[in-house]
Amino acid sequence: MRTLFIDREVLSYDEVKKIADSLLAQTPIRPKLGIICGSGLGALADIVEDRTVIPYEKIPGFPVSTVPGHEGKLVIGKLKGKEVVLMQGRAHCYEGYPPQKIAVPVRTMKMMGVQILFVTCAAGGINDSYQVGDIMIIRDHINLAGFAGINPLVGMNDNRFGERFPPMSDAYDRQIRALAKAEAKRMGLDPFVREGVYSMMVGPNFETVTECRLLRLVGADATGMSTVPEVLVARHCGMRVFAMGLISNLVISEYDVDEKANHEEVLETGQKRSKDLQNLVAAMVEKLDLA
Ligand SMILES: O=P(O)(O)O[C@H]1O[C@H](CO)[C@@H](O)[C@H]1O
Ligand SMILES: Nc1nc2[nH]cnc2c(=O)[nH]1
Repeated sequence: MRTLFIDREVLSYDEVKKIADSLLAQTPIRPKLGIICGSGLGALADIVEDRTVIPYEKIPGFPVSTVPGHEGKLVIGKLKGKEVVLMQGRAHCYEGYPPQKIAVPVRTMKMMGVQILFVTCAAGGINDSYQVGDIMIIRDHINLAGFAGINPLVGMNDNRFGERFPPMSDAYDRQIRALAKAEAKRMGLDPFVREGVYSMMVGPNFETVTECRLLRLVGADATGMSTVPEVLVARHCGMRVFAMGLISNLVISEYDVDEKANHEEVLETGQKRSKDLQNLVAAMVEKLDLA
């Protein structure tokens, strides 16, 4: 039973509300937009102004990031004049956190007033036509971890967070994806902006050759170890979601070759593309209608 129902890790509605209230008490900002920065993508926080920065260790109940490339800070401020809360780094299941723990920051953002969540990640390119440095707008996902019962929505459902059986066929907001494509085109980024399907394995190991081939067969364009739990929680609590993955490396799908996936390459690619990602996110936020 314990493997699926890790109830002690599920913070109650009142507990999450307490975290949200304590964060709001530390800033005059009332964020409507949340942004999660993936591996090596924390520089997105540099474009946030009038900021209050709170390390995750100082937020009781928050999972703390333990991986290089994830600073582990909550940045609350303004981006293009819009009030935002940005997670500079995330926690992953492979760090030993039950998926229910990964729900905490997302639900906290919701209770702070966030309506739209932008999720970013680094991902290995599976699609043959992808190149390192491409930006993949996520159209849909395959929750492979979910096939093994690893899903943040497992456990007793509190209807105040969301419904017991949330649909996921429209997980990635069509209008915001269209905005991303239009802005990318306007900025001349379209040659390396793609739209595709993200698959999540728990990690922390990178895929075997045969696993990569399997992922390609089932329709995945890129693979990673995050994003899906956050998107499930955000959709469960009624947020609109936009997500994009930076293709930080290409998966190894040939046997007996010398190249290997590695986290250093993932972080390097993040650095190289950080300006483009900042510009794209800033342009989107400027146009976003946040009531
Ligand atoms: O998904 P993010 O956190 O961006 O990072 C991706 O990159 C790391 C592996 O290099 C893993 O954490 C994987 O999930
Ligand atoms: N699973 C997985 N996660 C990644 N994150 C960045 N690159 C990769 C990859 O190739 N595979």
